[in-house]
Amino acid sequence: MDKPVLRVREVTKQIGRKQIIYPLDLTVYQGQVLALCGGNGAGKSTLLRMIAGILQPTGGSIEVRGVSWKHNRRTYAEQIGYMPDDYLFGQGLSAEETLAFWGALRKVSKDRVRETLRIVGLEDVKGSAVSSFSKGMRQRLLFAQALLTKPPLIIMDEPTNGLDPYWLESFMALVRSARQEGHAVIFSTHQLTIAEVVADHVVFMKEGRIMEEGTVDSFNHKYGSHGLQGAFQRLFGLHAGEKQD
Ligand SMILES: Nc1ncnc2c1ncn2[C@@H]1O[C@H](COP(=O)(O)OP(=O)(O)OP(=O)(O)O)[C@@H](O)[C@H]1O
Repeated sequence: MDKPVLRVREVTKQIGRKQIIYPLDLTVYQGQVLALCGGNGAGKSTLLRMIAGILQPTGGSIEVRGVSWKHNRRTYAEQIGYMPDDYLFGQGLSAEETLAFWGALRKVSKDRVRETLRIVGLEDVKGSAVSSFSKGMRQRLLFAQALLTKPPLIIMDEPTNGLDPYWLESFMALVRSARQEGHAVIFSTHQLTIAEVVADHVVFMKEGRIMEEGTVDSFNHKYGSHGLQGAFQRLFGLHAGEKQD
């Protein structure tokens, strides 16, 4: 696990007069799962959108497998799969049509489209209109979209929002198998228990800065058995065990 897939160096983001991200460094290695935690407005989505190439940093550099978006957008885009926190799906399209559309844009075979629908458990409803889907089903379709090309880097913004306990478990299993296959994964979450179970490295952000980071073990060592809760409590002033969002 020592080959860097994502390198973020001194990245900043300013929108208007507001500094949203202060100079920030981050590395995610092949086969590593990194969880971005923090309260509302910490800058997690902004950082993930910059890594996904949707927002441009004001300063600093972002490279995926040595390629920067600035210098080679197409190759950069081929290295990543991005699951946004929300998405307005085209009205009337079925799950399969939606995924096939994304697949066609990225030259993915129809077999892979079907395989991905199966992986995220939407095979039985592939002909149903996405507009009839629950939040959890839409999340799974967005997740499928991010997995389609088996990209080296998978970026997910709040991927577990709206998932029921069954799909939470499945999601964690999928992330573990992505890690085993050598993908690098970075995702944001408000659910510390998810980070605790699935992440190799946890980063806490607050007001556009990284406040603390390390392995779950290192947090447990520092804060006791509920390490991430303890860190959250110290950073955000909540009592351990309280709802974080
Ligand atoms: N386009 C924008 N214009 C002005 N401010 C913005 C813009 N986008 C984000 N912000 C501000 O940047 C800060 C970080 O927002 P961001 O959505 O990245 O946080 P977050 O950690 O993902 O929050 P949440 O957990 O609530 O999703 C917030 O204060 C937000 O209001």
